[in-house]
Amino acid sequence: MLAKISPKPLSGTVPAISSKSMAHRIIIAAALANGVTRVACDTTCADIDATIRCLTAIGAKIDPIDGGFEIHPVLKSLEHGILRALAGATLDCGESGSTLRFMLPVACALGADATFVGSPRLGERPIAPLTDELMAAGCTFQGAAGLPLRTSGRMRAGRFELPGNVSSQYISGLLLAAPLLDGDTQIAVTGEIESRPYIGLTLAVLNAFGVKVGIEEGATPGGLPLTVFTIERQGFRTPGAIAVEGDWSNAAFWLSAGALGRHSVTVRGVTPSSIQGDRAISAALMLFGAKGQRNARAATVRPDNIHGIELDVRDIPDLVPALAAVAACAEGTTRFTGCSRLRIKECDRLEAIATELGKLGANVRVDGDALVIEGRDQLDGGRVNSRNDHRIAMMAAIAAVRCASPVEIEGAEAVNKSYPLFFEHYRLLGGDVELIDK
Ligand SMILES: O=C(O)C1=C[C@@H](OP(=O)(O)O)[C@@H](O)[C@H](O)C1
Ligand SMILES: C=C(OP(=O)(O)O)C(=O)O
Repeated sequence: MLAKISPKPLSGTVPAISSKSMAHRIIIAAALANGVTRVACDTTCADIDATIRCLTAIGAKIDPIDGGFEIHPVLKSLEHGILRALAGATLDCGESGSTLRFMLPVACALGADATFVGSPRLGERPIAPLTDELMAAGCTFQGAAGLPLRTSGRMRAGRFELPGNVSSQYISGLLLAAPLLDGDTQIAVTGEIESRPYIGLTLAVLNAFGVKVGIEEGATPGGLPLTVFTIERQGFRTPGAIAVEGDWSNAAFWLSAGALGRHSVTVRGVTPSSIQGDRAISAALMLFGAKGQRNARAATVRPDNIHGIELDVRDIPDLVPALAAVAACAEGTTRFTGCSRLRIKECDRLEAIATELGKLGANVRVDGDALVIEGRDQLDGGRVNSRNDHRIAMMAAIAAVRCASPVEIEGAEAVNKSYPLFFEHYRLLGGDVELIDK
């Protein structure tokens, strides 16, 4: 699909969609719980659907209800031996890194012999630090590098060791699986943990399902930071009903459009007290010089003179595309440091930001693990390629606000990964988008 956008400032209010990161965790915990859970989740997307599909493949029953889902857990099926009958299940993770990295340890902890499949790009994203640990715990994997990946054997409890700087999703996956194991589990993470707020999300969801996790911070004999999570065998207790929060990671695109345009933009349904790390978008936009306000239910950003900043993005990788569009139009130089993990997302997002924003006339370069952007008052416009990455498509769409001529986005359907309503909401804010099926 080609999206043709005529430059126009966006303004007004848009509703937040449901947080994809929260939804993955809540739906998985509910599927492992001791009873039925009603999950309030207004919107879904390809990635959330992938997690639902995988849980259904191993015996959960997930029924859509008004405003969300009713989840009948896998473990009820287990009691009836259904899981054994499902040996040989296929878990299709689509494009979703979170689904693969969370469901792989969960399936191994349940002892489900399963085949994981997914998109070619998902098969290229690193998984070895996780599979190595699962193999050391008694699981076997068949399949060449990447996907499909066939698991067998049940994972044993014990000590797992992971690096802190590849993907926090490995740690979240092991945390979700650990309560199911026969014994005590320690997850030792060496080095500074990047994307750390996402682990906070996992711990919050575990807590909501009654799972207790001990955390100890220390150092390795070599002086590196060492974080050890300790989890005993325990059940997931359903809270009965639970709501998925509004999504800050995608709200970031609208708030950034507010900073780039001529009028204020409000996202209704995001909470400033959220534990989603990407709520940091508000503070980052203020750092650029934009103005804004937040209340318990909404965030607003209005434009002002924006100038370049220095920002370490290790904990907020998903905000970088939106922030890069802002930096492209901020006076002076912006330097985002700690960008290395952007190379292993839906595409090499670091290179894609530089190349695709560059096609619109922005002055962006990659400098090692940093992204350096010299701002211009106005961009030119032009044709970009989403690289099948939702956040690259959304970045180009909001950059159009400051372009002199139209922006065309090839592969615009990539937004479906996290935000199928994106272009509808773009129009809600007054944007002029034509979508052409190709
Ligand atoms: O746990 C999560 O929900 C996520 C963690 C982050 O990945 P990394 O930990 O690999 O950086 C983030 O980029 C991803 O979109 C979602
Ligand atoms: C990287 C992302 O997701 P995942 O890792 O779950 O594919 C994302 O949503 O930007």
